[in-house]
Amino acid sequence: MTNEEILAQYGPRESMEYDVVIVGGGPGGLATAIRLKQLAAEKGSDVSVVVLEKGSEPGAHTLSGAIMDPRALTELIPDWKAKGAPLTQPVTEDAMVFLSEKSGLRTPNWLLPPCFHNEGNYIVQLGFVVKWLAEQAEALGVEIFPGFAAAEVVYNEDGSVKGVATGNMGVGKNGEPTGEFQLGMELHGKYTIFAEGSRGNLGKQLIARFKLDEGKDPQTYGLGVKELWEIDPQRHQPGFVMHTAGWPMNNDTYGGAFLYHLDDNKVTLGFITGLDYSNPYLSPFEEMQRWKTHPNIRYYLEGDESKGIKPAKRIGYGARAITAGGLMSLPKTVFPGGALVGCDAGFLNVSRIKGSHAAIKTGMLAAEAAFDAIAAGRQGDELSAYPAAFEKSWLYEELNKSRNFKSWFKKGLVTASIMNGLEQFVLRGNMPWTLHRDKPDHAYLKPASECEPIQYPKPDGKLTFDRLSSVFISGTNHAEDQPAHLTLKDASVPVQINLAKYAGPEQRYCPAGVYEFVADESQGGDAQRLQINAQNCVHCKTCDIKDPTQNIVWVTPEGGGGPNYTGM
Ligand SMILES: Cc1cc2nc3c(=O)[nH]c(=O)nc-3n(C[C@H](O)[C@H](O)[C@H](O)COP(=O)(O)OP(=O)(O)OC[C@H]3O[C@@H](n4cnc5c(N)ncnc54)[C@H](O)[C@@H]3O)c2cc1C
Ligand code: SF4
Repeated sequence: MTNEEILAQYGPRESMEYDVVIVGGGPGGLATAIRLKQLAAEKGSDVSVVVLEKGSEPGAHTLSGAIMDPRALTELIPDWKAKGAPLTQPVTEDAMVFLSEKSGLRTPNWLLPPCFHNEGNYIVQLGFVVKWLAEQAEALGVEIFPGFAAAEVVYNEDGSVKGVATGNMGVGKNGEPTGEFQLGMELHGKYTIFAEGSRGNLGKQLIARFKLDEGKDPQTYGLGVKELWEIDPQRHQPGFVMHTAGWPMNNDTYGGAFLYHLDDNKVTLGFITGLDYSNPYLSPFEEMQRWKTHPNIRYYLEGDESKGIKPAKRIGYGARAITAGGLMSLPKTVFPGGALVGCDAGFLNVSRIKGSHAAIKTGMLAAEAAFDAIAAGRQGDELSAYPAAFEKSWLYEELNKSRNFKSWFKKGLVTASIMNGLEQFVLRGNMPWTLHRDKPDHAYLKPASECEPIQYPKPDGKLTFDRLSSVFISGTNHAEDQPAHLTLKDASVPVQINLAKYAGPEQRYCPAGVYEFVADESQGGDAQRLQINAQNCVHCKTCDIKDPTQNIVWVTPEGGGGPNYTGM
């Protein structure tokens, strides 16, 4: 049954009314909620606020680096330290290392541009920060519904956004309601704020419907594949931050890595691959595994019996897209009845690989605009005060300085290093020129016949791993009996185009092994078909971004499904 048929038979849906509905309980959504309640308390009024979060609890779907710039958090909750925020490990040292296959060259610190400096910042497990923000929001009276995915935008008759509807629960794989069927519910707001993070499912629909990206550069993304390790105390340098560029990426492919020493002998490490790569044989997951075998990285993870150093233990795995287009790709952030904040809009500063401070700041600005509008008796119109305040903010200034950063990488690592050095170090972000991009990431993929296959080393199960054992430790799960949330516009495209022309890139770019080409027994011979192991999906959104024909569409599965990250 289609959703329309279900609604015709079981509807209408029940609804709940709020002043502000927020979709997504990450840093952006929770900052919006907290700021709204703070303003109401300051003015002696009340504002009803609800946050929908598709993860089983706040933080369960959060995956980040992360080094956190506390500037926006301090504006939101000045006494965050006294309130026990989990920002406990200040950065003590920064290193930027250019890797060749066997060695690494550390850039002298005096040559590092300001965007690579992290004095005053903290190494955090963003999932824990999100959990703490959710506690602060609840203490102020925000209603948080974890395990509820907003599956659909609901519109007023005049076309403005009325709110959202949660997905139906208990629909079987075949689309028919089961014995546990429960119709979704509508949440209506005077304003609805979308804070779904990178490549938000509803945000994407709103951008298309209201043409919010008209006149902007196409958005561009990276895929971050990350692990959390517990290492031997002898190799642990709390607060030490290392970024690497170069190997294993070639000069033409954007990619870089991070390794941050948390407290408690933990390190968080990961590799970010620009999703504008062109070789369909590239596998971001395997690039990350290969990167760990570099002498500068394995040093922290391997044991050394002669020195009494124990091998490190991998305790977490996950992956997530980041929105990297910056100011040039930033869509209009408001539309009648709502706004986009954080990475749903694309506020991440790619030169600093930081977006959590931007998500908090933009959540606050949207909240201030919504609060004033509601206090003035308005609803359902455009919150134009929000983008106006953004343009006057420190965040705009910060993003403007790094507006060309990722675009330089389309000219190769060497040119990008020189030009970004010139822009960030010599000109301090005050460059008179602006670079533009003209096509989306998926359009950069070349036919396999024009590219070299890449041979990746086999995993050893100690330092390097396969996808399935990795997904296992992400705690990912989806109720089996539900319609696939990875939908195909045309079921013939994966074999006839993706496999035939691009050698099936989805089996390589998916970091969770969701897509597999297997023998098609119904056809016999060498025929193949695409098998979609949807239950493994870690919600990174890469397939929605990189599928060469944009045939794969990610839609929200039942709430509560997906990864169950702990402090990622
Ligand atoms: C590998 C990697 C490294 C990074 N490193 C850093 C770093 O060092 N420093 C830094 O500051 N930033 C870093 N970032 C970026 C940072 O994580 C993001 O900028 C930040 O998390 C954005 O916050 P957000 O609230 O906009 O979105 P998110 O944190 O993505 O939160 C969105 C929330 O919305 C929920 N959601 C989505 N859709 C729905 C729906 N339809 N219904 C209900 N809930 C929904 C999601 O489950 C999620 O909890 C990194 C990102 C990655 C991937
Ligand atoms: S199926 Fe898509 S969203 Fe899910 S893990 Fe794979 S690439 Fe990411």
